[in-house]
Amino acid sequence: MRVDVVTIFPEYLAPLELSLIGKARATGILDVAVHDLRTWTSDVHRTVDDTPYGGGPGMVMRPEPWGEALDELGPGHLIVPSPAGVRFTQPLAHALAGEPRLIFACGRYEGIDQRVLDHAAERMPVTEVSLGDYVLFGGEVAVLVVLEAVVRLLPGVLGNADSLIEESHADGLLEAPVYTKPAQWRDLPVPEVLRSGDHGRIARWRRDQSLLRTARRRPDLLPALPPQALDRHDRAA
Ligand SMILES: Nc1c(O)cccc1[N+](=O)[O-]
Repeated sequence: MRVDVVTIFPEYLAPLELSLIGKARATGILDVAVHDLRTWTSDVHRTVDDTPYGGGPGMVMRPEPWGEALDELGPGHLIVPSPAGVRFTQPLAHALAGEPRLIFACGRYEGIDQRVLDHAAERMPVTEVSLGDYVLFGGEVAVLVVLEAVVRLLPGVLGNADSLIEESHADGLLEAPVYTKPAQWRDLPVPEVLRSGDHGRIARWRRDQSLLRTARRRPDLLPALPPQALDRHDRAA
C-alpha cells in the first residue's frame, strides 16, 4: 500500500516511524510519504489560507496549493478527516485496507475550500471521515488513528492474524474482559471459567461477556447485528 499525507505540520506525522507502522514501512508492506502543503505554494509568504467567502470566523485553506498537490500525488483514494465526515468504523478500515493507494488531506483552520474535494471527486474516490463529534485543531491526529486502524489489517503486519478475530468490533461486539497471571491479585481472582481448561465453556463465557458489555456500553451496536451474528446459544440467553 502506498500512502501520501499532505499537511502544513509534517512533524505531526513523526509517529508514523514508530511501532507496527514503522515495521510495515521497513518490510515494504507500506510506503508512506509525508508532504508539506506549502511545497505547492508560489508566493513569497507560502500562503495556504484566506478569509472565508460569506464572512464568518477563521480562515479557509486556499484551493490552489491543494489542487497542485493532488494533481501531482493522485490518483488514489482521497481521505479527508473532518468533523463533517462519515463516522470512521472498523468496516471502513477494512475497506480502506483493500485500497492500493491512499492520499490523506489534513485540513486546518475552518477547513479546505470545498471545490478541492469536488474537483478531486471527478477523478478519484473522496471520503470525508470523522473520528467523533468533537472539534480538533486539524486532521493530522485523525490520520494517525485511521492509518493505524488500516495498516494493522494489512497481511503480514500483525505477527498473529488470529488477534484480528477476537478483538473489539471485529464481530460487531465489544471484546470480553481479559486476564493474565497471577490467578489472585489484591484479593481479586481470575474468573474460574478461564482457568477451567474447558474451551467450550470459555468461548461461551467470552461471548456472553461481549454481549453484556455491548448491551451496557454500546447498545447502539446491537440493532446493527445481523440475525445470523447471534448464534443459537445467544438466542437462548
Ligand atoms: N473532529 C475533527 C476535526 O475537528 C478536525 C479534523 C478531523 C476531525 N475528525 O476526524 O473527527
